[in-house]
Amino acid sequence: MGSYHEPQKQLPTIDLSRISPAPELRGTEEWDVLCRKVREACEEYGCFEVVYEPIPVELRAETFSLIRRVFELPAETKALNFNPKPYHGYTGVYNLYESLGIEDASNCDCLREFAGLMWPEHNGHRQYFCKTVGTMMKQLEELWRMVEMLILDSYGLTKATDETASSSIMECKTLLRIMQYKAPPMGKPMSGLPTHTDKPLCTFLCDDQVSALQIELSQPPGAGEEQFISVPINPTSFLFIVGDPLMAWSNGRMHAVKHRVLMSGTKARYSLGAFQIPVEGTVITAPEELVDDIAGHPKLFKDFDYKDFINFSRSKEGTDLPSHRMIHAFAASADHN
Ligand SMILES: O=C(O)CCC(=O)C(=O)O
Ligand SMILES: [Fe+2]
Repeated sequence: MGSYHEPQKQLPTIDLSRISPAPELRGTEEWDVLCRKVREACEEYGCFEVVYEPIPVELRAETFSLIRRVFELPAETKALNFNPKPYHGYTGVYNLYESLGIEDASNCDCLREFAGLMWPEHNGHRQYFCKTVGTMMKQLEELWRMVEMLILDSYGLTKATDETASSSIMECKTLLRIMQYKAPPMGKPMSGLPTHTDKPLCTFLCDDQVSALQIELSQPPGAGEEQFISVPINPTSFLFIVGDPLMAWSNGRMHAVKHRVLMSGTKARYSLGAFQIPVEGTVITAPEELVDDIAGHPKLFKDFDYKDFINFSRSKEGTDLPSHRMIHAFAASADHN
């Protein structure tokens, strides 16, 4: 009491529970309000909390109990989750962090293959894993389609007559990553994941209620030290995060937010990320409607192949840079480097 605190800036929360499964709201005032909220959140914060009740808390709890079981397996078993694509397979243990990945995770065959490697002897576990995680992934893809449509409509990129709304920002597959962060020794705050911006198009994130995620609030240039805020994720919510390619697609309107995991306390943390990965051969290019030299929106990035960007982000030149600089070093237009 008696001391003044800056009011904590709150991340925007957007409830998308009502628009699932069919976007019958499209064209209504309510839809337009959601479009505006999503766009503002992506431009100002680079992320927002999505409330999404069609994924019940029970399904989330079951998914996290399965995730815990995966991490309890021996290291040799987890290492079978090999994928030559960057960020797609088992990472091993890095300090507090350990993670596994499942490519194309809404596809039952991919889930089955993963579960077969983890529990070759337990048909029951495998089936339960495919059913539970598969349901969650399908729902998250449904949610992504809604957010994608809201983004497209918010920039006026879909035609009012486009009843089927089949248009998309770009074709993607969902990469599921499951993550464990051990509690730090003596509970002293310690980095779980260093500050970065996401390299997938975008991410939906949730955790098992041990919160340790922090995001950087954007500040005007020259404002001094970066300021991070903690982001607890509610049990019926996901955090939507704009990645570097979505920022580039939007011609720099959206903000690829810097974030990190800072562990403290005595409990391990489990989190799950559903990352939208552009399919092989995708070239990231800003729609011409978002480029306008006269109105102050010159083209900020050259068109680039997503895979080349990922390879750059893993190269010596890329890894020598802070994560958020990589996309600028790789793809900035000559005038905007
Ligand atoms: O575990 C988390 O909460 C964050 C994970 C993350 O930022 C990432 O994998 O890109
Ligand atoms: Fe991230």
